Amino acid sequence: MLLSTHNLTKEFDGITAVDGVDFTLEEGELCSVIGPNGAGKTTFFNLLTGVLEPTAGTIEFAPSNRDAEPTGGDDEGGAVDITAASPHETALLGLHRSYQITNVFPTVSVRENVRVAVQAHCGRDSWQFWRNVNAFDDHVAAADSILERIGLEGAADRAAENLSHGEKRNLEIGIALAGDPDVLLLDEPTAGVSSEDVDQVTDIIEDVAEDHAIMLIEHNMDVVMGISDRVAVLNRGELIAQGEPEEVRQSEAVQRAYLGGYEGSASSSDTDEGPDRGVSAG
Ligand SMILES: Nc1ncnc2c1ncn2[C@@H]1O[C@H](COP(=O)(O)OP(=O)(O)OP(=O)(O)O)[C@@H](O)[C@H]1O
Repeated sequence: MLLSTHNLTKEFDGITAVDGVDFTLEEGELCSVIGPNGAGKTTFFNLLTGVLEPTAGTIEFAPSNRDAEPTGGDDEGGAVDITAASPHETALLGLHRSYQITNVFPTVSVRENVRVAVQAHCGRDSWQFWRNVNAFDDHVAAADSILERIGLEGAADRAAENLSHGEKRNLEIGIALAGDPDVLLLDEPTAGVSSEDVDQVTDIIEDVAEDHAIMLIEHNMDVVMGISDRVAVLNRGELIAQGEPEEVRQSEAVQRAYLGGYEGSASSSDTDEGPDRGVSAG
């Protein structure tokens, strides 16, 4: 177990946005969270990353990076209770969320955007970077290797505002990678991206998924069905089903609540691999 929630619940003035969710993310897993508008997906991410505090329930995380002070007790498996952790604390522990565009400095170069994120992650040693030329060079080298990974090495010196939508989404993923996360939470990474750039964004997500666990909120069902190991379905705050993409697609409860007539494109119909988890009621 890398990340898990027990009875996670968030109420806003009479609305239960997240309702008693028991969820577990395993190491190396790419899990998409889908559901109709208002199902509670963003609220779920906000709870996991400490942006919101739950009304009830708990969240545990078993990070590999233990620099940060845990906010709750360690259990025997090395998991930390992050139920009341702030976004800063969850990020330090290794739970990173890519925010649409808000993390990008538009007039600053692509390389500098990533370098600043690398430097910020280096935390305690950043105060001495004015004196330490090597640290600066290390941060530039780390930024360049991230840019290569997200396919933006050729755009390193361009101002971020001059990137295409798809490239900006990739830069956001790069900035999140600079924090050396164990879990990356991506909120609609293909939103606003042209259809020809969607493949490029999904290729990068799949590459990053090789050595990170990923949680993905995504409305593009071809993307969801094509790249997810597992799909979790929220409806009115409840986790109504989870399983491999094909199983979720065929779930009657999911069809009723959400997918409607989705039958998939030719490219996303034969991608199911991995252990049989089955579709289970949440
Ligand atoms: N800060 C808030 N105050 C009051 N109600 C809220 C707040 N945030 C979310 N909600 C409500 O909680 C419910 C879940 O919203 P949420 O944004 O999590 O859904 P979502 O699945 O992300 O939707 P979408 O796909 O449209 O982004 C909705 O009814 C929403 O109106």
